[in-house]
Amino acid sequence: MTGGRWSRRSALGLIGAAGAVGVTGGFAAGVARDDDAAAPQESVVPFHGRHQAGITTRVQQHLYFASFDMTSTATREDLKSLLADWTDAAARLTQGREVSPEGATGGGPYKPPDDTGEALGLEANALTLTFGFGPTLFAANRFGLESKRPKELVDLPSFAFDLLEDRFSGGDLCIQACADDPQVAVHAIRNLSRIAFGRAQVRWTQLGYGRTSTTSKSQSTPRNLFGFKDGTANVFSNDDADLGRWVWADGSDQAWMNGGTFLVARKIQMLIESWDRVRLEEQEAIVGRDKARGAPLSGGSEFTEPDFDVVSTAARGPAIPADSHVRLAHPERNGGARMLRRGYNFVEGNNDLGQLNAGLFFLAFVRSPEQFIGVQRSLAQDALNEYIRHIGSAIFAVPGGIRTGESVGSGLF
Ligand SMILES: C=CC1=C(C)c2cc3[nH]c(cc4nc(cc5[nH]c(cc1n2)c(C)c5CCC(=O)O)C(CCC(=O)O)=C4C)c(C)c3C=C
Ligand SMILES: [Fe+2]
Repeated sequence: MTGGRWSRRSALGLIGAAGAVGVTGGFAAGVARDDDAAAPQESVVPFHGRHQAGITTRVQQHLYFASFDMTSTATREDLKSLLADWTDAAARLTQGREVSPEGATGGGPYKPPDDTGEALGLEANALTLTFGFGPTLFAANRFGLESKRPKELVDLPSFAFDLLEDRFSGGDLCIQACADDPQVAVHAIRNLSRIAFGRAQVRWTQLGYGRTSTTSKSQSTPRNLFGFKDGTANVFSNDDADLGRWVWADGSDQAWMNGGTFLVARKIQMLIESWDRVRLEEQEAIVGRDKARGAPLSGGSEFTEPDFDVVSTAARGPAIPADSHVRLAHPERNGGARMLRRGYNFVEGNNDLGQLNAGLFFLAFVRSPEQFIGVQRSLAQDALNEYIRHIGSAIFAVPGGIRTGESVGSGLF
């Protein structure tokens, strides 16, 4: 079952065959034969390559993000074997295959199945799995990786308005699963967590629906929960110069980071009910763009560069206010710094007052964490701060792409 054409869909056909060679009834019965030899494969994103998938990849609709800690008894060998096992599993899952050759139903009735089964019959749905390493993985007296820590991989500093909670922050390792079907992303993290059993455990997870960014102008710009187009001025996948300047590390600090990047994750609560009571004109002044088209308040259309010198007689000041989000986050204000944003909306029920627990799970890929730190410091003056709270924070070093036959992070050992 190692041939490239086997997928979860063709595995359903195999279940029927297994029944025919004497595997006992119940677990094989009633599953329709469904051969996917001719199924469209454009939903498969290659797992191997110069960079990890899930960064410049077209942004999928759903996210399941998991942060892990190594268990207190885990050894360097445990870490190495975990990364090797995760790599094998991820290479299969991203092709729409089950987590192992035996999968959900091929291992016989007398042991728990390798694969949890909830993605049987589903295509790959553009699943990408992106791995990262947190600062704590490189701490002294843990896995002998002190000398392998990228010097910029340290906890982010505190920022004005931070209300961070440990339960949404930090982690030794992370996996970002993105897919066009939430079940596929959840299945991947669930099965990778099972593989980690005894070596690493989940510290926190984040489910995200509805991308809030785009990595290509051929994708429409989505909207965040404040109703504004988000991701207009992103670093795009077709701009190699910008990617080289602002996203990809060159390995000059740590060779294993060549082709890698840093991932900043921030869980940002959005005070939806307060925002919804703000006049449209003021909402637009806070963001610095118009709500309908996403055009800068200085004029033009969505992709027109903002002109911060334009004066508005109605506003009796700059058309794009001094404390607007776009003005403060713009490269002009931040030594040219840019970042590849890849965040998702989240909604997690309501609090005791009936208000939405909702917000933006902000994800940015940067060549240097300083790019994020500089912009976030500028945002101390942001008018948006009245309506948002940063409640979670993490940073991870994302190694370069994985070559066939290698494991993620093999350069660490
Ligand atoms: C430190 C980085 C950033 C955080 C945190 C952040 C939070 C945040 N942003 C929005 C909504 C929008 N952001 C927009 C643009 C934008 N935001 C950042 C950075 C952070 N945002 C940058 C670098 C930019 C691009 C600036 C530019 O080059 O013009 C926009 C406008 C549309 C767009 O370009 O994407 C919106 C809308 C929210 C709601 C939020 C926290 C919840
Ligand atoms: Fe923003």
